Amino acid sequence: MIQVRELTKCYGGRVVVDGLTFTAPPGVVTGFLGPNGAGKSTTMRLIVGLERPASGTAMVDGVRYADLRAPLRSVGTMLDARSVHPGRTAFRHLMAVARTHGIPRSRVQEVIGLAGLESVAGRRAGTFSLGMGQRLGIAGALLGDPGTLILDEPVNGLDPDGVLWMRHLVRELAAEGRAVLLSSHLVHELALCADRVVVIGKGRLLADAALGDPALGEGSLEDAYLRLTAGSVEFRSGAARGGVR
Ligand SMILES: Nc1ncnc2c1ncn2[C@@H]1O[C@H](COP(=O)(O)OP(=O)(O)OP(=O)(O)O)[C@@H](O)[C@H]1O
Repeated sequence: MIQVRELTKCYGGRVVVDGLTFTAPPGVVTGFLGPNGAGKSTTMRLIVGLERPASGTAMVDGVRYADLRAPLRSVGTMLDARSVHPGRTAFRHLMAVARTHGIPRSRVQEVIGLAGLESVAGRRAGTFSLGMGQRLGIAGALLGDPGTLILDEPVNGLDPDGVLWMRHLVRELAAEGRAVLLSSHLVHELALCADRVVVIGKGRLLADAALGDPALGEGSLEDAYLRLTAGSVEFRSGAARGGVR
């Protein structure tokens, strides 16, 4: 379970996460939504201790990430699928991560199977396509069989088979009682795989509700998202502002 309380982060005096409070409970897929630059990745990085907050707290199972004794066994993360040594094979990469936690080779083989990477496990990660890299990132997140998963744009780059696989995977992970926090710009996809959504804009909480909750208003999740974020979009194209001329 993830508990974020009054979390604030500034870069160069600019507030990018602003008093954010939400929970990603166990047994639930929590979709994390917001326009470009809203602070989603920064929040995820704060949760796993890659950034220090100006104030507030972020806990996993009631413990700060830095204080977790075996972090991979508590929380699996995929924040940037490209953060893999390009010269290492997928298998060797996963083995190197597994060794830090005494995770056996058999579990490495298991997650390679879960991610559908058997046929390319011996290939160097640097030769992987975007989607293959995403699958490797998921395999790494699952290594420690964690109770909490934090996935930043996991569907990015996946082909339609991969999108379907990811949808089923996150549903299954939640059904097993895990807390899944998943960011995506694909609102339609989140409507299919999330139980609830946390929507942020300019670092602030705009909504925290179960899908179908009247708090999200009438219409689809996309309608709700567009309504909620209307005042928080920083990068709007000329066409969206009303024509290209
Ligand atoms: N290391 C950094 N130094 C300075 N500013 C940063 C840094 N990392 C992020 N930011 C800024 O913080 C804000 C939030 O960025 P963040 O990546 O968290 O947003 P996001 O919601 O994940 O966006 P996107 O959907 O585009 O990935 C942005 O304005 C970004 O430019």
